[in-house]
Amino acid sequence: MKIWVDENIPLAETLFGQLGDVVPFAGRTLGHGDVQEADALVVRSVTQVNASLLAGSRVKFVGTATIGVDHLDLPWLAQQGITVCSAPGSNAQSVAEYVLSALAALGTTLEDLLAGGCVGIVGFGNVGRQVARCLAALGIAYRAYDPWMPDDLDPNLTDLDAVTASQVLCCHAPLVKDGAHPSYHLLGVEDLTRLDTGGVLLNAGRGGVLDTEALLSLKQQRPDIALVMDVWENEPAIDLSLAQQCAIATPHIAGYSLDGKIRGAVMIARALAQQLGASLDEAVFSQSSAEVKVPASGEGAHFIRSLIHSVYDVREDDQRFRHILTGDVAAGFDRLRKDYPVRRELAACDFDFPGGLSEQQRDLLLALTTPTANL
Ligand SMILES: NC(=O)C1=CN([C@@H]2O[C@H](COP(=O)(O)OP(=O)(O)OC[C@H]3O[C@@H](n4cnc5c(N)ncnc54)[C@H](O)[C@@H]3O)[C@@H](O)[C@H]2O)C=CC1
Ligand SMILES: O=C(O)C(=O)[C@H](O)COP(=O)(O)O
Repeated sequence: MKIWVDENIPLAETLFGQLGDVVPFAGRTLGHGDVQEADALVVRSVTQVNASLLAGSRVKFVGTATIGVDHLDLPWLAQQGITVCSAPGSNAQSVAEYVLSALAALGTTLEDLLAGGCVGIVGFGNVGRQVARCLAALGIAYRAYDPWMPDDLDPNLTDLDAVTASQVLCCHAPLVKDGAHPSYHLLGVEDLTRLDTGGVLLNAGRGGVLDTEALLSLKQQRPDIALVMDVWENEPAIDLSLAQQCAIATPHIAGYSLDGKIRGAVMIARALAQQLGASLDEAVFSQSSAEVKVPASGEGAHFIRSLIHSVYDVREDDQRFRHILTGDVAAGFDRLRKDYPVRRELAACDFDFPGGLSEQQRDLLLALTTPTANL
């Protein structure tokens, strides 16, 4: 059994090595000729899996250790009888922590939200709902748009116009190009100018959900709006002028916590084991928790900011990203993703509060760290 596994998937040998011979590959450049010996293929979002890649091959299983599936030609794979599985929810908490980190990094955004501002969420799946849970834990209001979700799922579900008229707009929709509710270029300038004065537009879904030209026009018409972009059209050859106009710009790493990546890999290894009728030693992938010291910093927004940025500070990713904008951007984009530092999720941390914790701070910590994405 030969299992081709993207080189950016952690614990590949430990997990998939239990099921067969692991062959690592570079996801962006994998071609038809490379996979002829493969029985199973385990990819990330950078590999387009379709007839051009797999026609005539003996691959019978395709797993993507990601939430998004827009890089897979699902109808063609189904037609070929190839088993497909993905990793729903695996890195949703990581994306939610990216959102919190960005909101805490932008001027007085966090204070304004705590004082009664509202976050609009587009796409209310695992990520959108996890963002909402985190906001609710902080006492921040949200409203959400998702055309496929039943209205009675959450009283905060509403229409797109109401959601875009928020202080912060977070986009967590998948890239869908057909069907009743396509998301490609979903939000135009007219929608986005509904954002409150001094508002924030954050995209951590897929680049194609927002139109680059519309974003550039928006910045001309509404320079007060801060852009936070993790995903881009035409990755890794992204639009430089858009990147330069962002308050926070990152190379598609919102979901890159180690915990989220491992969860994704484990989900695929389990699915492959099931297909093969094999068993998987699950003891091998547990990670020890990270020690995190949180400097004493008062109540409310000060405490939240200090807590969140002690675990993950998105400004460090933004700084690294700025450095690659002056060189070969596409190569730099992928290099930053390949060499991404270890980042842990809140729930994977053992905290040390040298200044102690008030009851209110303890409750908040508990609400934010209660794990919701179980393996
Ligand atoms: N930046 C990053 O690192 C990451 C990005 N993602 C992206 O985020 C997307 C969402 O992730 P999950 O919430 O876990 O997926 P999910 O599949 O759980 O939920 C997606 C939700 O979007 C909704 N949706 C579909 N079409 C829509 C439209 N036209 N307008 C608004 N909502 C629409 C669906 O009904 C569904 O509820 C993924 O598909 C992926 O593209 C996911 C993980 C990491
Ligand atoms: O899970 C998803 O969906 C994502 O967007 C991934 O976190 C992105 O990572 P790569 O698959 O591109 O490494």
